[in-house]
Amino acid sequence: MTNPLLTVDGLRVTFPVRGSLRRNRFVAVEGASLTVEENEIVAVVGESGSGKTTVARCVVGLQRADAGVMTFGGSPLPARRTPELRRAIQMVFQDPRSSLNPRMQVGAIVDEAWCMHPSVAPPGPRADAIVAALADVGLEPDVADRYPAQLSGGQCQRVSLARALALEPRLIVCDEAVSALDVSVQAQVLRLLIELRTTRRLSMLFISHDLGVVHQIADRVVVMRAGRIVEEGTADEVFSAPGHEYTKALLDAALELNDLGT
Ligand SMILES: Nc1ncnc2c1ncn2[C@@H]1O[C@H](COP(=O)(O)OP(=O)(O)OP(=O)(O)O)[C@@H](O)[C@H]1O
Repeated sequence: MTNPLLTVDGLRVTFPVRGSLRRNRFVAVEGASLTVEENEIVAVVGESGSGKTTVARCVVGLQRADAGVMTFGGSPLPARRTPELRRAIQMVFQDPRSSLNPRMQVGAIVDEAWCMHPSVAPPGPRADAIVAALADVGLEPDVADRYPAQLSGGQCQRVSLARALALEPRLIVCDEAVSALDVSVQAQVLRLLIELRTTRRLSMLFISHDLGVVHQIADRVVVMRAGRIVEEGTADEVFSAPGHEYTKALLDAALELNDLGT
């Protein structure tokens, strides 16, 4: 493949160390480089604290990098994002409930996205468009009149997705987007993401600590450890013949967890 939608090259992110008199900085991400091709799902895996979310936040523009260059659709990604870039790169977070405004009905949540980005808002009355946006993620029309607290975790995550998709993004960054869901609901949302990739020709950067989930969804896998990328390959390569000791340890740990669950 030679059609990168997103490139990240030499990303470095540091944070101030709390209470440090010498203004020391902690290096959260160091020299991270990756690409996401058009219509590709790339997973970033690694244990807690390895820097996955920090990379995701840089891509979406929520976190400034100390160094590194990112491009999107062939053009440099500026630290200060244009509305068009904010629309084209959408993020879906781990906790579906806390990422939705509890005081807004679902229909208003989707509608608000269009108010913020009128360039992709449907013409005319929105009610039908809202029902269609909900149907795209497998939700019934009556969900439009409910509040997030009246929905299950899986339904809330579908609403987050509907809001993101309403903006016709080119890239969706999923940060542990199915981690908070029950296993059966997880599988449904994963199936939906895989389907949307095909129907919407979406690209995804899929952040997860769960190798089982990653195996189901990713075309390629990037493995992070202590802020650095230690291995990268197709999902088949990484899962069947991991090259790095750390990846092997992650896979062994995942297998042990599986065994405990059976
Ligand atoms: N705003 C911040 N201020 C200070 N340190 C931070 C900040 N955000 C992240 N860090 C630190 O940077 C490191 C990487 O964090 P990050 O959240 O990117 O890891 P992660 O791999 O996504 O972990 P998890 O799976 O637990 O979310 C961690 O040590 C974290 O404590």
